[in-house]
Amino acid sequence: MSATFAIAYYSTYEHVYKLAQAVKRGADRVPNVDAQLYQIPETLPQDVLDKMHAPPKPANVPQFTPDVLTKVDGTLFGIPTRFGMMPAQLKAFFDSTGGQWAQGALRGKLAGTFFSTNTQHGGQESTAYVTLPFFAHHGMTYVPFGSGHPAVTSTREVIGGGFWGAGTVAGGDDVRPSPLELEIAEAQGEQFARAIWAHKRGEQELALLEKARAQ
Ligand SMILES: Cc1cc2nc3c(=O)[nH]c(=O)nc-3n(C[C@H](O)[C@H](O)[C@H](O)COP(=O)(O)O)c2cc1C
Repeated sequence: MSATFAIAYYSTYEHVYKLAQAVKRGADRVPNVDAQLYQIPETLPQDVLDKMHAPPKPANVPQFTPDVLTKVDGTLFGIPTRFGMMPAQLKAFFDSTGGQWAQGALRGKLAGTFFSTNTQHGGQESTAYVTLPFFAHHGMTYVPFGSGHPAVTSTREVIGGGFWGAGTVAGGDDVRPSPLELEIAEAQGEQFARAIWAHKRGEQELALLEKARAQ
């Protein structure tokens, strides 16, 4: 058996991209779980991105589509906060999944979140909350990170992330994500990959038991 794990992120200045890469490193520790990075499609015109001094997007990361979301066993969404909530790019993606909703195509699939804000209290938790109605309406199973790394409950260093998922406090310089924030993102990647595997295996065993009972 093998399972599939999408790491679907949106990133303007590459902080979330770097977290996404760390999530993949953690996921790759789990055998038979195939984790792939995907970019949530951009909605801003190039001239606006130029004014924002946004670097070019990585050419080797494919675009995330509703079809990919439907195909994979679970998805971790990497989300840079905008005014305490998700960016429009993510909402535009979510709003393109009406067909999946009508068919119940995402029911039972696993979903989780990780974040980036500029400041320590810039809204990572409120960004998590605003994703929950999407998961609820689709019947997806939200998998929080909990205290999946000891640093989540430590006060020794300013770090992004928490019980809702890994994160970075991006700030205005190039030192973030910090090594600890990357380590936490790896831990979330591994934890989510294990959850995907366990969920898929459990569903398969249940199907066999149901078949045996029906005979
Ligand atoms: C329009 C806009 C709104 C933003 N709102 C917030 C905010 O509410 N809180 C915050 O801490 N940072 C905010 N930021 C900063 C971004 O969250 C930060 O640049 C981003 O997380 C960096 O991730 P990236 O490098 O992957 O793009 C905002 C940025 C933009 C462009």
